[in-house]
Amino acid sequence: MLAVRQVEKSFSDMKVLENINLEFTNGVYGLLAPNGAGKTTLIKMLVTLLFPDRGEIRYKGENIRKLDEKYRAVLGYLPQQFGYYKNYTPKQYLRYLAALKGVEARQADERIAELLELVALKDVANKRLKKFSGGMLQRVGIAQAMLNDPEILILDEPTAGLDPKERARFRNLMSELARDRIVILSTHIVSDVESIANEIIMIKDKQVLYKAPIAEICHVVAGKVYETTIEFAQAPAFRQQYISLAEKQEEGQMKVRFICEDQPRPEWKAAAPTLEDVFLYIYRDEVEQ
Ligand SMILES: Nc1ncnc2c1ncn2[C@@H]1O[C@H](COP(=O)(O)OP(=O)(O)OP(=O)(O)O)[C@@H](O)[C@H]1O
Repeated sequence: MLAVRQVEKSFSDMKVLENINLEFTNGVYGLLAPNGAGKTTLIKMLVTLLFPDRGEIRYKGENIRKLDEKYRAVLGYLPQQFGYYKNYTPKQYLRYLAALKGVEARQADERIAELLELVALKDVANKRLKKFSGGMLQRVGIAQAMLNDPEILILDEPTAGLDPKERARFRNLMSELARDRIVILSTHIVSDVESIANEIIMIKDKQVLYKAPIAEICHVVAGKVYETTIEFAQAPAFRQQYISLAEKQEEGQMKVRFICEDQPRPEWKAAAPTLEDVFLYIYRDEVEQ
């Protein structure tokens, strides 16, 4: 188990995270919050690129700072931007990284073949990276994070720049990898984690607001989400009175999905809450900004 205990982190005088307590076992965890909420800071602490000012992070009961190399040996990390040489092929790039990690050449080649198969890049193993699409590069990034068959895989905003098909492929891959390891991925895109995360972690005002399965998080707005159709002219007043979640033009009128915290009108249709509804509700001030 990976455990974050009362962690606090500031940059100069600015506190970014405080009193963070989290526990991770095998499965996918979606770290979901708007930009600037502190996701990358938390991730950097989880991968020992930064250290908490207070509190500690423990893996199997030991402080990861003390475990040091032993911890990094079981860790796979894909940063927001990962460096690679454009003229390398995935095979050359992964061989190079394996050599840096001290993996013996023959053993490395076996592992690389396995990984290229896993991330569906076997057919382009000898093609130069400069010709790769965003989705293909990201799969190279996942392969490098998986080189040491990590017990903990951490990915920072891994779906940025991917098209819908690549996102779907990515989600399937994550579910597969999480069967026997901890997978933590940060994102501000709800749909990236909605279908695969066993638990969602939401950070707000420097603290963990929720860490729970999606169904549980959706309870936050249960019985408050409605849909109705209004005239365009009514929209400004409507937005003032209720929390608008989605608006769509339909046959000259406006279909709205919104949150009403007091008495609903009989003509409104109650809607089942989604994670996106909760996200928009929780971060409504930030999202508006
Ligand atoms: N090295 C640093 N020095 C000073 N301030 C920093 C540093 N790193 C992050 N911050 C600040 O800490 C806050 C949290 O940043 P962080 O990158 O962790 O957020 P995030 O949720 O990952 O957002 P993003 O997705 O935009 O990276 C921001 O206000 C950011 O400007």
